[in-house]
Amino acid sequence: MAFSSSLPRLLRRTSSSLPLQWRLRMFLAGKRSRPFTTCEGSRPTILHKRSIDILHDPWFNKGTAFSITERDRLDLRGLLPPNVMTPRQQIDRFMVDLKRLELNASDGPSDTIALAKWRILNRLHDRNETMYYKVLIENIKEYAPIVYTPTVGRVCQNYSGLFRRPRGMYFSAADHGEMMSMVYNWPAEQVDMIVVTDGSRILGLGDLGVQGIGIAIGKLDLYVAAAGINPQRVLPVMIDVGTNNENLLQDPLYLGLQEHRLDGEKYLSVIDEFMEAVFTRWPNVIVQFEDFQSKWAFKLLQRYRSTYRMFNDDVQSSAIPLSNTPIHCRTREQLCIFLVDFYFRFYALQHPCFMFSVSHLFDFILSSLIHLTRYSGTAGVAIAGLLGAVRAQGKPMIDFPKQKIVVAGAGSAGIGVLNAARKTMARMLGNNEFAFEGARSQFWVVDAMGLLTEGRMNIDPEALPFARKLKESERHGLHEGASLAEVVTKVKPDVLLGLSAVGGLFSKEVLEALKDSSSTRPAIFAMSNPTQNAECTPEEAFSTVGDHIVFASGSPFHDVDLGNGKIGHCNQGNNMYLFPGIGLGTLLSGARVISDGMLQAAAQCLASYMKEEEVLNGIIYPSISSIRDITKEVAAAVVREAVAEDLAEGYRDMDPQELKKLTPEETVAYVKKNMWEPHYPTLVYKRE
Ligand SMILES: NC(=O)C1=CN([C@@H]2O[C@H](COP(=O)(O)OP(=O)(O)OC[C@H]3O[C@@H](n4cnc5c(N)ncnc54)[C@H](O)[C@@H]3O)[C@@H](O)[C@H]2O)C=CC1
Ligand SMILES: CC(=O)C(=O)O
Ligand SMILES: [Mg+2]
Repeated sequence: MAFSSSLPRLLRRTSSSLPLQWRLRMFLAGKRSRPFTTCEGSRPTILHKRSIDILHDPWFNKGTAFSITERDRLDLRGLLPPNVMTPRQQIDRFMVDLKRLELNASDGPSDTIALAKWRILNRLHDRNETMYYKVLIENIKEYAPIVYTPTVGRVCQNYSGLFRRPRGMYFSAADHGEMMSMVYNWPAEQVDMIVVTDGSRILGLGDLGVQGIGIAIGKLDLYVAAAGINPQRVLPVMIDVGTNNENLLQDPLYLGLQEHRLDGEKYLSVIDEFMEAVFTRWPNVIVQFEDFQSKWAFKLLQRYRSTYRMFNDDVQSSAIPLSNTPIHCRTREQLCIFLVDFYFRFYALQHPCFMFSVSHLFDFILSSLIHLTRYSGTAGVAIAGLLGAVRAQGKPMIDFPKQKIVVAGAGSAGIGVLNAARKTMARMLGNNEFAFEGARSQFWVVDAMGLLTEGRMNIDPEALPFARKLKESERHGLHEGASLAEVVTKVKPDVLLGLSAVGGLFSKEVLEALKDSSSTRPAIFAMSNPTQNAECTPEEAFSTVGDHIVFASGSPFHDVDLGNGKIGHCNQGNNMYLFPGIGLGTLLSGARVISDGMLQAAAQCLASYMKEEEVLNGIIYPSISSIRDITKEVAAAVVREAVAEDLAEGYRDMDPQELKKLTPEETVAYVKKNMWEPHYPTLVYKRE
C-alpha cells in the first residue's frame, strides 16, 4: 500500500471530528502496527466475531497492536489502552516483564511474591469470575492486600509490564467526539457501578497515567467482594488525558498517551463528554471518582454531584452551612436538652427492651450529633476512627472537641478530614458559627512547607480555614513553616494524623515528641497508602511512643507483639469500609443523586459498629474479615437515608412506597437479598 494513496483514504475514513494531527498519528500508528502474522498484500482473515470476543480469542487477538483503523472496524475502540504498539514493542514489553520477575526472585523477597499472587489471581479473574470472587470473598483478609492496597499500587506502577488481557474501558483525549458511540463497545447491557480515574494521583504514588486503571479495577473488586455488586455490571474506566510523569513520557513501552496532561477547558471537555456518554447509555449507573489530583478532585465534584449519581470517596466532605441542618439549636445546651428530651420521649418508648444507663444516653446523644454532621468516604472513616480513639481513652465521645489534632498533609484527603472533624466538633459544641470558629483552634496543619499559618503566601483556598493565626502560633512558640517535630513538641497533641503520602514522615524524632502528648492514650493515624508511604509502621509507633497508644494505618500491617502476652492492635483506617456500602445503598434505593446525608449515614453506621470492649482494647475499626457484613449495614443505612430524604426512586420491583414501609431490619434483609453471591448459575443455550 503506497503511502501517498493510503493516507488520503484513511483521512477520509477516520472520523472527521478528529483534528488532522490525530488522524495523521492514527495513520502512522496503523503503519507501525502490522501484526507479524500478516504481510503486505496478503488476504485478510475473515472474522465472525467482534469487539471483546476478538480480544478473548487467542487466535485473533493482537492486544495493543490493533491499529486504530482496525479498532474502529472491529468495534474495539475504547477496549484497549490508546497507545498502538508494534509487535516488536509487545515482545520487548513481555520480555522486560519476564526478566524483571527472574531478577526480583533472585534478589530476595521484594514484592515478587505479592505480584506473583496478583498475577495468579488475575489469571483466574480472566478465566472464571465466579471462582475468582469466591476465592476473594472467602479469603478477603489474605487477598484484599493483593487486589487492593498495597499490592495494587505496585501493579499500577508496573502495569505496562503486567498488562495481558484488557479489563475495563479507556477513553482518551484522542477520542474526543467519539465517546458516545464508544460506550456501546462495552458488552454489558447493564452497568451499575463505574470507578473512574485519570491516573493523576494513584494512592500516594503520584501520576501514573494510564497505568492508574489498576486502582479502578482494585476498587471494583471490593465492590463485588464486599458489597455484592454483580461483577457483570461493573466497569473500571481510565480517562487518559496524558501524563506529567517524565519517566512514563520517555518509556517506549508505556501504554498511554505520551503527552503532557490536558488542562483547563480541554481537560474538562473530555471528562464532560465521558460523563454524558456513560449516563446516556446507562442512566442508572453510579460513578465513583477515584484518585484524581486535588486540583481537579474538588472542582469535578462540584461540577457533577447535583446532576449525576457520582461521588469521590477520597475527598468528599460537604460544605453544608451549619444552619442547614434538621435541628436548629443555637447553643450546646439547647441541643443537648433537645436530644435528652427526644431520648426519653421517643427513643426510649419505641425500644421495648430499653434499660436506662448514663453511658447509653451519652452514646445516643453522640450518635445523634454525628447524625447532624455531614461527611463521607475517607473523611467518614477518619472521623469514625477519631471518635473511637476518644472512647479508647475511656472518655465519652462528646469530649471529641477537646482533642488537639495535628494533621500532616493538606491535600484533597487531608482537607476532607479536617473539614469533617471541624464540623463534628462544632456540632458537639452547640451547632453555631461561634462553635465552628472555635473548633478550628483544635487543629494544627503541617504540609510540605511546614506549619500552615496565615503568614504563608498563596495559601490554597481549601486549606486557608486551617491556617493558624501568627500571634496564636507565636504564643505556642511556633512560626510559619515550623517542622512537624517542632509542632508535635509544642502542641503535645492527642492525635497525630498523616495524609501526606510521605513514607516515614513520623520519624523517631516526631514519635519521641509525641511521648509528651497531653493525652493518656495518644492516637497515631498513618493513613497514607500504599505501605511504603505510611507515615510510620506500628512497630515504630508502639516501640517509641508506648504500648498504650491507639494505632491505625491506611494499608494493612500485622498487629505487634508487645510481649507479656499483650498485643498492639494495628487498625486499618481505609475508605474501603465505606465506599462499597455507599455504592450498594445508592443502587438499591434508586436515589437519583448521592446526598451528603446518605454519605454521612454511612459514616455514622461505621462509627457505631465497634463495641465498647473492643474500643477499650484499641480496636477502633472492624476486621476486614467482616467487611461484607459491615457493608450490608452501611448500605442499609444509606438506603434508609435516601428514603428519609425522599430521594429513593426504587430498584427493580421494589418501588419507593414499598421501600418506605421497610423497618430497619427489613431494610438490612432487603440489602442482603440483593447482594450477588458467587454461585454458578445453570446455563442453557438459546438460539438468537
Ligand atoms: N486511608 C485512606 O482511606 C486514604 C488514604 N489516602 C492517602 O492520602 C495520601 C494523600 O492523598 P491526597 O491528599 O489526595 O494527596 P495530595 O497530593 O493532594 O496531598 C498531599 C499533601 O501532603 C503534603 N506533604 C507533602 N510532603 C509533606 C511533608 N514532608 N510533611 C507534611 N506534609 C507533606 C502536601 O503538601 C499535600 O498537602 C495518599 O497517600 C493517599 O493514599 C487518600 C485517601 C484515602
Ligand atoms: C485508599 C485510597 O482511596 C487512597 O489511598 O487513595
Ligand atoms: Mg483513593
